[in-house]
Amino acid sequence: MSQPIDIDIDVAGGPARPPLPGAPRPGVLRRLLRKPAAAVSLAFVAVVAVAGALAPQLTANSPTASEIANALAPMGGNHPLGTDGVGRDVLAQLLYGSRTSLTGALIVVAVSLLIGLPAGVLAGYHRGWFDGLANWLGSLVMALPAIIVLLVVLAQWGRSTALAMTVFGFLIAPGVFRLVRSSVIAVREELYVDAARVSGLGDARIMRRHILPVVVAPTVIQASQLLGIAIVIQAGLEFLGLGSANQASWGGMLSNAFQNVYFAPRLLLWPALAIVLTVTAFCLIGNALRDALGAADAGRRARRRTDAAAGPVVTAAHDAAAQDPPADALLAVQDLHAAYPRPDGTESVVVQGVSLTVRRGEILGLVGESGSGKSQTAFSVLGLLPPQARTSATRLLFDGQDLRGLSPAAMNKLRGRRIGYIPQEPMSNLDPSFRIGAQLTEPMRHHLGLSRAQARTEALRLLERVGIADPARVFASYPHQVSGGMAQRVLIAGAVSCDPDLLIADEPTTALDVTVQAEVLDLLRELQAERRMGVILVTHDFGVVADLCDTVAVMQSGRIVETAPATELFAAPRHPYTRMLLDATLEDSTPRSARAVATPAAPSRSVLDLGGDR
Ligand SMILES: Nc1ncnc2c1ncn2[C@@H]1O[C@H](COP(=O)(O)OP(=O)(O)OP(=O)(O)O)[C@@H](O)[C@H]1O
Repeated sequence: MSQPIDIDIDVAGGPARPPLPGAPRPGVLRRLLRKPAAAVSLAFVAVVAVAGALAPQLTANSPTASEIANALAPMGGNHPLGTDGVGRDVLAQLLYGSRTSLTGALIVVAVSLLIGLPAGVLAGYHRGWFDGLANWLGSLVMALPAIIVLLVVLAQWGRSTALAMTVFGFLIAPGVFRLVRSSVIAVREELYVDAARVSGLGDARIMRRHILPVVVAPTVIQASQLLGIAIVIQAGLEFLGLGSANQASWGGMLSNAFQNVYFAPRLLLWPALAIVLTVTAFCLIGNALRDALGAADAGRRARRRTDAAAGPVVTAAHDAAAQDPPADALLAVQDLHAAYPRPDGTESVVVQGVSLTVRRGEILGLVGESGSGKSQTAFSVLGLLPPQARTSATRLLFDGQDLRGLSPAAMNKLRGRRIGYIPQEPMSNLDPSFRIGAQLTEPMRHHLGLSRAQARTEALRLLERVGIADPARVFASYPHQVSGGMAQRVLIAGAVSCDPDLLIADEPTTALDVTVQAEVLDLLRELQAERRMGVILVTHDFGVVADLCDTVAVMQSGRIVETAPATELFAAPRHPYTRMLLDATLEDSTPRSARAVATPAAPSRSVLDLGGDR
């Protein structure tokens, strides 16, 4: 067994660690306030909002009452900023106008978010017909001439700032929709979202926990910029006389000022200043938010690139056959096919007639060159191929249950609970926005119905079991605060947390350095023996196969070319391509012929006849 190892924790935030991406946390506001431009802008907007809210207390004058006899009065006395062309108090109009402007801007943002946010999340996450329809409707709305629509609506239902802003919010919603949709599409491709699906979490929970937090940042940034745009549009409408007649507004003040521009040009100053400063403040806040939240995202992308660079090596390859599943099979797959449609109408077949069997307590190694279809086979069993994939099988039985006709909800119940999955890239499969403890306990609470406290106790026990020396500390850490080997241990703990019968491990050690690889393989072997799980171990590494597997299936170009007990395959590989693979990759690896685990009856071997020499 591997020794407990030290944790690579950098709680204080070491130099190499990127900041956390995702939703704004308390730190974001603090980071925002550290930027002078953002701090001043926030303060200015706060002053405008307070001035609008306290307008009745700040001035005794009415913004709409006109004293014709006192028109264009200079600044001073009862009218600190003077009066306009019809004798209305300028200060009162400015104060009450800020109410109108801010309320109108909030209406625009609220309406556009109410429509664009849920539609973008659903379309980006589910794609399919809803995505097509929502995109089509969005394009249609964007093609409408906004000013004509506004004129028609206001002509029909009367002049109203609130109505105009509601309609404008609707017209601008496709912009929000597109932003949210593209953010969701980007994040749904993240491996940690696949990992959440694999652990059996439902769509609603995945959206709430993993998708929405990532969408919040760009949406908040866009909302702050929309506030500025809405103030300009609203002022424009008021200027044209399309706002409410008996309501003070900055646009209305501008309109009156233009009519008297030769007699009292100073009247232009106040509404122009109010509009320009407020819009600038919202823009600066938006920019500062982008910097505060966007830097984190860049950090995550950099990490993903680093992880991707640690991909598998390509080896040699080959061909062969299937066999009827035995009666005691835990998993029986027969004649599995998977294909993707190409734009020219043809299909790219990635899995071709794969048949394999895994018994309880057996480790099946699925080996082959990169791109040979190992992961696609594993994902077919997990029911996690992308929606456009076309799959078929004459048999897909898990513990006697036919997986082929299972609903997504029924498959969700199996995944994570009875079928565990260990992914290839540990860091990418943990959501950087959540602490490790939360990610470990969630599937246990969901599948096993454990309380928060029970799940925590169990998670700590599991972390200890997978060789983590300080479980409490790792439990409270974010993924970026632990090393790759530690993250892989966490994922292994998560995969076995609900005591699955079948474990699918997709290149579980590829992204790790050699010493950590050995420890993780030891751990996998121990856990498999303890729990008598059936395991499919996807790997390109015959050394790993020799170390762990009872049976080996060699894949090439989507087909299994040879299946045999590991000892036999290493002693006498029959397929020429298997021999080539072994020659190319095996160096002094000894099959674990004397494994402590009770090995089930060895399967008969099969070789796909490609006419190669035997
Ligand atoms: N969404 C997809 N659309 C079309 N082809 C795909 C898609 N996903 C995977 N493929 C193709 O399926 C083939 C098999 O891929 P798969 O990931 O199963 O290979 P693999 O043997 O697991 O390789 P690796 O060891 O590199 O992970 C590859 O040629 C790949 O390009």
